[in-house]
Amino acid sequence: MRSIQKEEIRTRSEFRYAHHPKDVKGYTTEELREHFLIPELFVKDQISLTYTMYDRYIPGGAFPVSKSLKLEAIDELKADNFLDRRELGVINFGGKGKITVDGESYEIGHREALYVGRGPKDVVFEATDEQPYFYINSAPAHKSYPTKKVTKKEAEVVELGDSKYSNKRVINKLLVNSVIDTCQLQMGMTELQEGNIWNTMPPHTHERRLEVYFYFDLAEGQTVSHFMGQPQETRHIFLQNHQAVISPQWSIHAGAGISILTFIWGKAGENLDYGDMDKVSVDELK
Ligand SMILES: O=C[C@H](O)[C@@H](O)CC(=O)C(=O)O
Ligand SMILES: [Zn+2]
Repeated sequence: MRSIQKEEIRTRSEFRYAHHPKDVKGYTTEELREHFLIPELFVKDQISLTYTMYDRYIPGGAFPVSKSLKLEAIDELKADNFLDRRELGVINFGGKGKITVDGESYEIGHREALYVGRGPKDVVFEATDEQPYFYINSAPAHKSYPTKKVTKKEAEVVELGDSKYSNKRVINKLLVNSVIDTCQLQMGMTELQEGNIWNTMPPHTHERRLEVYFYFDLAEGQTVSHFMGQPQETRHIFLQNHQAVISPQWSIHAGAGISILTFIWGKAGENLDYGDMDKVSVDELK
């Protein structure tokens, strides 16, 4: 694993390989965390990115506090501009902020999203008098679709689960193909309802795409146990507030939070069908 630190352009990036499930079987807790956990995405006045070999997906965070931050092309891209061959999704889980795309500014408030298609050369993140937390995901794109802001009102909202099973939650599909055009990116936000602890349970896999979960809204000092692995060979990773975890195509991705939580999911791959999942019945889990 290597890490490139570019102080002058305020963009940090880290590279992650993809894995064979047979190898992951032998990983220690420390190795699981080293390969799949993304511990720090919000560093003051920096953009922090992780380039993964899973569908060349890039999860990250832009955290402009006292400076505006330009999305720079990282070395892994071998491109002049970050979006020359990529699309970008942003969900702000902090206060109101501003994103300027080739001179056009978008005010992005709490729990609002912005899609930026392939092509724009300049994407700049800024704070307003409030402090935004811009969670970002990017995937390769073959075509340029229009940049568009999406609020929770415009999202496709689905209620899932039941308090009886401690898994009652609201899925806000923000950047999905029923709401906007994208090449392969899909992003949204799932809010656990008071008293409910399980997300994405019953779980699923989707060999057609990777997924990354980013957990927030956890109470101070609390944790979520994120379950991963093939359904018959599961492992868990404890995450803290504002941490992300990479879910390989062959892996379930589910969590049990000790406090109420919200998470942002982002995925990309073979098709744009949100519902293309291989569901796993809970009594089959090992
Ligand atoms: O592929 C879809 C994603 O894993 C999530 O949208 C599932 C989710 O938010 C949930 O069940 O709580
Ligand atoms: Zn999923």
